[in-house]
Amino acid sequence: MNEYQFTEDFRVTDEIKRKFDEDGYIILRSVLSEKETSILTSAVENEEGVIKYMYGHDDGDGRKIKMCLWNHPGNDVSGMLARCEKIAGTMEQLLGGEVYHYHSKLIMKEAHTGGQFNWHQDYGYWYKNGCLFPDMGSVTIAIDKSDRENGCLQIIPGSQKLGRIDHVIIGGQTGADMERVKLVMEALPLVYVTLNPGDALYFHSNVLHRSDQNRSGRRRWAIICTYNRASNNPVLEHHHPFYTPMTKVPNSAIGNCQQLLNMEEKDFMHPDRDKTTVSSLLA
Ligand SMILES: O=C(O)CCC(=O)C(=O)O
Ligand SMILES: [Fe+2]
Repeated sequence: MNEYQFTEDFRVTDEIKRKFDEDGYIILRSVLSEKETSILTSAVENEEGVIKYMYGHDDGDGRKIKMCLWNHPGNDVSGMLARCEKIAGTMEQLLGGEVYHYHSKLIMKEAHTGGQFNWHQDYGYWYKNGCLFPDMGSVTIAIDKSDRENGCLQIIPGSQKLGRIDHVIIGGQTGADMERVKLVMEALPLVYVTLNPGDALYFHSNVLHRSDQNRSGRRRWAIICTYNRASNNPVLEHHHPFYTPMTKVPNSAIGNCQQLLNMEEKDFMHPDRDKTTVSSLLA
């Protein structure tokens, strides 16, 4: 299993790095304490916070994908989360060098109505953004319990080794070429990533993943913090940042942060204003 219990002296050992390189992911249980999870939850639920910038679209199958996305971490609680050692520093060790914040988002899969994500690799999109190398990765931090009933993430361990698969438009979303994915699924296993609030999944940008609609009565919200290696500065201008040095903060900064919310520095995505296609905004 690629699962570890977070403790304050956690570090990425050679064995953990080997697991990440082999399978493309690790899970860190309770990376946030109960107190940190509850501060973060009140920050993202606050009506003056990130949800002011929520946008959504149909998932191609009758339900809605809702999210908010911001390019810069900022100095409030969600900024401390994205810049702290246990999230950003751990990703740095897993990716093997300095990283910067590429964006963060809140995925809001509401009870009964939350939409599905088709099979994709995040690098399927980021390639088109001018990131030449797939030296990129994301950390999904569960706000709510996430399981098969409420549409948890599904991943194909080891699929990062396939390289980038062709991505095509399927039902309004850009997704991986399903003929290829079907062949991949005959060869590789499928893992349902079940998370409790405060658990985190660290995954490589070429790991194939998807998630089902939320047919349950329980909401499934999660924050996804995404990083790019400093050495992989995009060669095209697009809707996410070029290399921007990121000041990391100690883990205690989440609990000690004096600003629950500060939306000034985050640079939110506005699909109407930005005129980028919705499918490219998914990542
Ligand atoms: O959290 C999910 O269900 C999937 C989100 C995702 O893969 C993405 O936003 O790229
Ligand atoms: Fe994704």
